[in-house]
Amino acid sequence: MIVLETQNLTKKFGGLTAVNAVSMTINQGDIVGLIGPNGAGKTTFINAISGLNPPTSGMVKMFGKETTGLTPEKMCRLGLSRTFQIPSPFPKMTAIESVMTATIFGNPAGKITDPVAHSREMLEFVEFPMKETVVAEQLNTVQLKRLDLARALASNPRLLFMDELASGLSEGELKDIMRIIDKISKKGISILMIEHIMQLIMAVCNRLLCIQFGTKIAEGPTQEVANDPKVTKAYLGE
Ligand SMILES: Nc1ncnc2c1ncn2[C@@H]1O[C@H](COP(=O)(O)OP(=O)(O)OP(=O)(O)O)[C@@H](O)[C@H]1O
Repeated sequence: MIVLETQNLTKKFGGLTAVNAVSMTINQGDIVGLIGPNGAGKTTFINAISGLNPPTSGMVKMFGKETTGLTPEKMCRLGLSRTFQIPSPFPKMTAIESVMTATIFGNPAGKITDPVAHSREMLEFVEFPMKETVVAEQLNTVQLKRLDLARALASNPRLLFMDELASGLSEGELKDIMRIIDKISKKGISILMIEHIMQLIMAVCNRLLCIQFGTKIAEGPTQEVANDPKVTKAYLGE
């Protein structure tokens, strides 16, 4: 089953075409790595899908329904969550309060009867390394990314975008993230992850999408895309 499809998705900032007619699909159960050199348009692409910065043209279809240009709130209610390259939680809120905002927002039908327990479960699921009462502004970047992930999962998404979740992690922390990504996938959540760390991409992704200068240059099984001379050239030059 196709969970997400873009057709000719384009985003322009004035004269700059940051994303240029990108068409792609994500199937149920996929862990797709979105790769490409710095400034290739990866974050702009997921912003255009998730509603943060709507596309200039093109089409987005999620779970079989056209969602082009819908706001992030609507996309969230339809089952899309995301994390951010630079997480920006409410600085004065505790970790559990922060996750509770997403638990409550993402479950409007009242299916979750105990938001505190659900939010605690999310923190445990992502192996949040601090007490739930820690205030967000006291967290370092790695801890903030874990909190951001718990927040993203709290609304029970069916599709998750992750933007450079692993940047700045040590070798041991990378192993932890691999395990957590595997757990997320086993929950039935399809994943699109922007990542630069090839070790992680090769270990967890079943498919890759590579963009350069806003344009798709490769899409397919991980090993095939990683071996594609166009992809190597985009990263390493001639
Ligand atoms: N809000 C904006 N206004 C103008 N230009 C922007 C805006 N956001 C991104 N850009 C430009 O669009 C291009 C793509 O940027 P984007 O952040 O999407 O790349 P990226 O592939 O995610 O890069 P990185 O791997 O370094 O995070 C860059 O040239 C960037 O300067």
